[in-house]
Amino acid sequence: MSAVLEVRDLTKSFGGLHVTRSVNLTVEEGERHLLIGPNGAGKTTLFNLIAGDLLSDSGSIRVMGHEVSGLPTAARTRHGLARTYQIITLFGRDTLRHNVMLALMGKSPQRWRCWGGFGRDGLAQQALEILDSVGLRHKADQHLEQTSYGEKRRLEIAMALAQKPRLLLLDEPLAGLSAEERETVHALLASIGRDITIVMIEHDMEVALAFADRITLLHYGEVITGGTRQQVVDDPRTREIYLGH
Ligand SMILES: Nc1ncnc2c1ncn2[C@@H]1O[C@H](COP(=O)(O)OP(=O)(O)OP(=O)(O)O)[C@@H](O)[C@H]1O
Repeated sequence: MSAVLEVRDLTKSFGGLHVTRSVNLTVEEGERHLLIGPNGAGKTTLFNLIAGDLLSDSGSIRVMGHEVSGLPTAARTRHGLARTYQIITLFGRDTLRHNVMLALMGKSPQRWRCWGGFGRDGLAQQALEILDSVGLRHKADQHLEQTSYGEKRRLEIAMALAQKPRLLLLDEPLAGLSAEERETVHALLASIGRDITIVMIEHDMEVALAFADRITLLHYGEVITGGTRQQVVDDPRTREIYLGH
């Protein structure tokens, strides 16, 4: 196995607030890695730094062996990185199919000619296949506003998968879902092949623990402990800082 993600001595402050404190994190190929920590621990900030939505103050981020810490988001996508957000960021007035096509355009070398002839048809067909893979083909021409929250979450994951990532960052994919929707999204996540490495932030510990191979616990921007699921769950600091509260 080799590392798909290597974060070294990563730091970020907002004014005087140190939200990422010399963070080190290694995620191996195919791994399901869970980031946990209390509210405000810096989990989403770490995702933002890895994905390029924020720039770090110092430190290194390597994706598939490439240093990406100075690169814009689009360039990181080309190195195989995709993410979803804690708050859904889709185009509400557009159809599901069109949303996926927009995600595909981000990746496709045809993006400049996709609105004419073959390019557009090809993308539309690909979008249908992607919607099919997350059980939403029958809703392809529905406006996003008309779909349920759980369907939006599935669409968001489909859009990230459309970019054919090697590394997928999922920010609380189960947040706000009903028990039934959680099961559907959980099944979708479980169906993603090990050719895609996943780092996930999730507060639903039952699902998250079932999913994770390895866990990292953050607190006040610092890595407190990390290791296999069992090691981290058995670590008294996990109970004290996270599970017990
Ligand atoms: N753009 C920003 N400007 C200033 N402070 C910020 C900014 N973004 C995040 N913070 C602060 O950084 C800290 C870490 O926030 P972050 O959202 O990364 O935590 P989190 O672990 O993801 O929390 P949660 O579980 O509640 O989503 C918090 O104190 C937050 O208020």
